[in-house]
Amino acid sequence: MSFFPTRAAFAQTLAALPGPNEAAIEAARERQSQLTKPAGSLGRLEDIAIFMAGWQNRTIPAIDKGRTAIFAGNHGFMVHGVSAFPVSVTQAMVANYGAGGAAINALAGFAGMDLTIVPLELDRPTVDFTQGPAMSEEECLAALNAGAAVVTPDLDLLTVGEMGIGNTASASALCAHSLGGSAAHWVGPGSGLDPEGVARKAAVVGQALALHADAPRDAFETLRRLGGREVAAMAGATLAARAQRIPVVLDGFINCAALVPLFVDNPAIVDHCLAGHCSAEPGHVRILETFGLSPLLSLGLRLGEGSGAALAVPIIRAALAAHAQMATFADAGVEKSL
Ligand SMILES: Cc1cc2ncn([C@H]3O[C@H](COP(=O)(O)O)[C@@H](O)[C@H]3O)c2cc1C
Ligand SMILES: O=C(O)c1cccnc1
Repeated sequence: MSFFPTRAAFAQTLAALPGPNEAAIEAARERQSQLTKPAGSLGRLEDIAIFMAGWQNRTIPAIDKGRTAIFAGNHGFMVHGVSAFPVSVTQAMVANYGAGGAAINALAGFAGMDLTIVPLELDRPTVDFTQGPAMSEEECLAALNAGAAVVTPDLDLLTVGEMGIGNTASASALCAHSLGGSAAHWVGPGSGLDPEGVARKAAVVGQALALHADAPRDAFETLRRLGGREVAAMAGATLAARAQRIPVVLDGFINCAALVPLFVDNPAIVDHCLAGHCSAEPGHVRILETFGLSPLLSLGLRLGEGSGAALAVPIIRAALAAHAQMATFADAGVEKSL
C-alpha cells in the first residue's frame, strides 16, 4: 500500500495537516522558564526545544533516530545544457554516496543521522519540460511515494536532500510558476554556471514557463509539469513526515523549491519545518522569506544533497541537550529573580 494511492489522496493529505501538540509546547515552555538562565537567554535554542517538543509530543524531546534521505533523478531538459556539469554526474555521485565519499556522508555522519540513498530511474530522465509535462500522473505519484517510503514512524527527525544535475532549473521553474516572477528572477549559477550560462538557463526556464502558463497551479500538477522525480520525492517525504508529526529540517534552494507548490495550496506545510541554512543560490533567501522561516545557519553553502540541513542538526541536538540536562532554579537553589 502506498502512502499516496491517488493524486486526490495527496491533495487531501495536504489539505488536512495535523498541528503540533499544544500541551507539550506549553510544558516545554514552562520547563524553559524554570531552567537556570535568564529568561530568553538561550535565544533560538529555546524556540527549537519548544518546537521539537510540540511535534514529538513530549516535554523533553530527543533525537534518538534521525534520518537523512537523498533522492536522485535526471532531467530531460538537460539536452539544453543548463548545468556546468554533465548528466552522468548524478549516477556517479550516487555511487560516491554508496562508497561514503560525498559531503553528505561526512555531514550526516557527524550529525548522527542515518543515511538513505534513493536513486529514481536515473537511466530514464523526465520529459524535457519545454516540450511537455516532466512526468505523467503515474510517474509523479510514484516519485511522491518513493519519498513517503523513507518516512518510518520511529523517526524523531528527518532531513531530505537531492542529487540531480540541472535541478536548479527545475527549482527555479517551480518558484516562478507558483509564486510569480520571471525566470531570470529565480535562476542562479547552481553548481557553477558563468553569467552566459545563467542567461541560457533563464531562457530555457522561460520556455517551460510559457508552455505551462495556463496549467492549473495545484501542488500535484505543478510538481508533475515542472518538477523531477527527486524533487517530487522530497515533497512526498516532507508531507508524509507531517502526516506523522515528524519534524523536518530543510536544506537549500532545491529542497525548499520542492515545497513551494505545496505552500501555495496550504501555507501550513512548513509549520513542522526548521530552515537549516540559507544557500548562496540567490532564489533561496526569497523562498525562505515567503515561507516566513529564518535559517539556523548562513555559511555560504551552495551544494544541495541535504548538506545544509545535516549541518544544522548538531545545533538542534545542542538545543535539546540544554533543554534536557540543565538544572531548574529550584533544583539548583538559584534565585529566580529579585
Ligand atoms: C560533483 C557534484 C556534487 C553535487 N552534490 C550536489 N550537487 C548539486 O548540484 C546540482 C544542481 O546544480 P545544477 O542545476 O547547476 O546542476 C544538484 O545535483 C545538486 O544537488 C552537486 C553537483 C556536482 C557537480
Ligand atoms: O541550495 C541548493 O540546494 C543548491 C545550490 C546550488 C547547487 N546545488 C544545490
